[in-house]
This record gives sequence, C-alpha cells and structure tokens, in this order.
Amino acid sequence: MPVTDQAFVTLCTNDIYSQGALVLGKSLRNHETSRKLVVMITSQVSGRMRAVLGKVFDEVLEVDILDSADLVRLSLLKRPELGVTFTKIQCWTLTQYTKCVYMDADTIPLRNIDELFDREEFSAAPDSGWPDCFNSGVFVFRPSLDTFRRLLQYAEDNGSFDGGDQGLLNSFFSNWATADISKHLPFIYNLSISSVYTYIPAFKQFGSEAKVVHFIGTPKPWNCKYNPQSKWVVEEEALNGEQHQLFLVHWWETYISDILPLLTEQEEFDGTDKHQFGRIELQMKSENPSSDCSKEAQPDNPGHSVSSQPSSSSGQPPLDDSLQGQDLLPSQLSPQPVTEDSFHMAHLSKSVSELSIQEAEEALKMEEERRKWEEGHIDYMGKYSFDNIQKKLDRFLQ
Ligand SMILES: O=c1ccn([C@@H]2O[C@H](COP(=O)(O)OP(=O)(O)O[C@H]3O[C@H](CO)[C@@H](O)[C@H](O)[C@H]3O)[C@@H](O)[C@H]2O)c(=O)[nH]1
Ligand SMILES: [Mn+2]
Repeated sequence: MPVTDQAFVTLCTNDIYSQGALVLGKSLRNHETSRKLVVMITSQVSGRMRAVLGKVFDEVLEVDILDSADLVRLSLLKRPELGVTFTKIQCWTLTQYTKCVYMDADTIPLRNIDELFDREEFSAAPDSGWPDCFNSGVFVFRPSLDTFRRLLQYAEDNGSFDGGDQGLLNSFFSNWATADISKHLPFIYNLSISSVYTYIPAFKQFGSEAKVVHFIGTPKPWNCKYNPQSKWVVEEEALNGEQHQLFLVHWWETYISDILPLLTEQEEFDGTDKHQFGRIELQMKSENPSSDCSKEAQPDNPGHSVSSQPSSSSGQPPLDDSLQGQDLLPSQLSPQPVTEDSFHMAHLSKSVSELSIQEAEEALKMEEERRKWEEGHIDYMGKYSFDNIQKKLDRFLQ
C-alpha cells in the first residue's frame, strides 16, 4: 500500500549531482518503495534536467541555496565545494510529510529499505572516519518548521565544525552518540565506500548484507570513466578494489539501463539532438574493450570470481561470490535502434568506449557542430562570426 505522508528526500544543486539523484530515485523505485520520492533542487538545475527528474520523483521542489561559505574549515576537508550542503537542512521544511528519510545523491540502495521509516528522528549511521559522529548522507527525520528555524539559528550562531551540513547536524543532534541506540542505524544502511579498504575483513564478513552504498568523498561514480563492454570502471586514482568496482559498476549499469533512456526521451521531446545517447551506446558496443583498464583493475584476490573480461554470453555483470544471489546487479545495457546517426560516431576523434558523462556530452556537442557545418548550417553570427575567426587567426599568427 502506498504511504503518502512519508517520503525519501534527496538534494541536487546542479545537473551533475542530478545524475546521482536520478540513479538513487530510480533504484528506490526498482526496489518497490511504497513511499513518495522528493528531490530538492536549486536554480542552477537546467530545465531539461528538471523534466527528467520529474519522471522519477513525485515532487521536484526548488529551494534556496544555503551556503556555509566557510572556506577555512572546508579546506581542512579538502572539499571547498561542500558549503552548499547547508541547503540540505531545508528538508525540515517539507511539512507535507510526517516522516522522511534523507539520502545523499551519491547513495544507491541495493534493496528495499522502507523499514527505515520505523525509526525515529534523529536516526543515522556512524561515520566511518569518526564513529562517534554520524554520517549525514542517510538519516531519518521529522519535517518541522520549528526544527528548521532552530537549525538555521544554530548555524548562524555556531557555524559548522567541518564547514558542511554534517558538522552542523552532529553538533545540533549532539546526543546521538550516547542517548538512544535505536537511533544508530546499522552501518549497512550507509556503507561508506572508503570502509571497504579500511577494514577489508569486516567487509568480507558483512558486505553482502549491504543495503545502501554511499560513494562518499571523491571521485563520485559520475566522475569515473566506465567501459560497458568490460563492465569495468577506470579511476584516476588507483583505488581499484574489486568490491569498490562492483558497486561502481552497479551504479553505471543502472545509469545506462534506466537513466540514459529517460534523458534520450527528453532530448527527443525537446527536439534536440535526436538519439544522441543511443548513438554513444552503439559505438561503445562496436569497440574493443580497453585492455589496459582491465589490467589495471585486476583484483588481487584470485579466490574471488570478479572478472575483468568482456561480459559473458549471459550478459551478466561480474558478481563477487559473497554477493551472488543478492538482488544487486539487475540491469543490462538496453539495446538501441541502429540509426543513420550512429555512423557519424565513427568520426569522433576520441574513443567513447570509456565513457564519462562530461566527455560524452562534449564529444556530442563537437560532433553536432561538425555535422551542422557539413550541412551548411554554419553559425556565422556566433562562434564562426568574422570577429571570432579574426581573433583565432590573430592568435595563430602571433
Ligand atoms: O555541489 C554539490 C554538492 C553536494 N550536493 C548534495 O549534497 C550531498 C552531499 O555532498 P557529497 O559530495 O555527497 O558529500 P560526501 O562526499 O558524502 O561528504 C560528507 O560531507 C558532506 C558535508 O558535510 C555531507 O553532506 C555528506 O553527507 C557526507 O557524507 C550530495 O550527495 C548532494 O545531494 C549537491 O547537490 N551539489
Ligand atoms: Mn555523499
């Protein structure tokens, strides 16, 4: 039975974090939540993205940006961008709901987690960096304008010890660590990806029970490059543990099978760049997987069955023994129609077999421009105006 006065709530202040929110929202739906889904956005989220968010979430609500602007403390975290996470506390204004579960846009549920609504405010899981603090990526709360006002006042008077919402909320709900054990969510409801490395035996023992994975810190899944043929994520930093890979692969597979089609649909509806995402997938399928990245990412434990090879005939992504049988990796690449447009992809100078969201979009923009140029639709008033060409020539001839 749907429960209409309770909701999962997330936040995205730009189109990049929106990709995470979409994967989160769709995953909650895939696991058949009975609760409403709400996403708080700010003014920078584009119209196109708002429309796509509206396909996944019951409510897309614009809120004001609140920024701690505390660069000194945020620099200690090495995350100067996290001041905007103060925006999160506006979730307490959602008084159309009696109880909510807030989840960061960089979390992904692996199964149904509606039982979290049995908990009371303020419930959260320990932070893996300092377990007497909770992590503010997943928490149970009761919307209340009074609490919201008190939080704002607290922020104004005391700031946040880490410059982000987590420091603020930990100081505000300061008895969390000692007062009531029922408000300590088990760690499996907010499994920080970093703990996979810091306590490997515990992960081996309990990891298969994980319910929510949190891609805390950097890089986020959407900043990694994904090779859909080898089903492997290439990371800049050498963080490639096999379990970490499994979760990143799961995020990307959900993105490709459940979110890209929604984005494509929206492009078609807007009448812009038909089939652009479809074309990326086609091209990826016809390319050889990057053997380098598979090699880099070889798991160091031969006892486990994670494969870095191209997917088997069953098309199943690699599964760790301990996670076999869980409803963990359900999605597959959705087949796209072969369109005339797909041939244009061959002209892209950069291989898109390893895909990053930004790169893919940039490559597509260049491709579109080239095509327009070839078709004689040249932007003589803008980019290719005489003035701009003159400036380029001047720079070249300097
Ligand atoms: O530019 C941004 C940055 C963050 N967010 C939202 O805020 C959340 C928190 O930011 P995130 O980058 O996920 O932070 P973490 O790496 O998870 O770092 C920790 O520190 C943050 C600041 O205190 C807390 O918000 C997190 O819950 C905590 O896990 C994101 O998931 C988004 O929902 C945006 O929408 N836009
Ligand atoms: Mn987070």
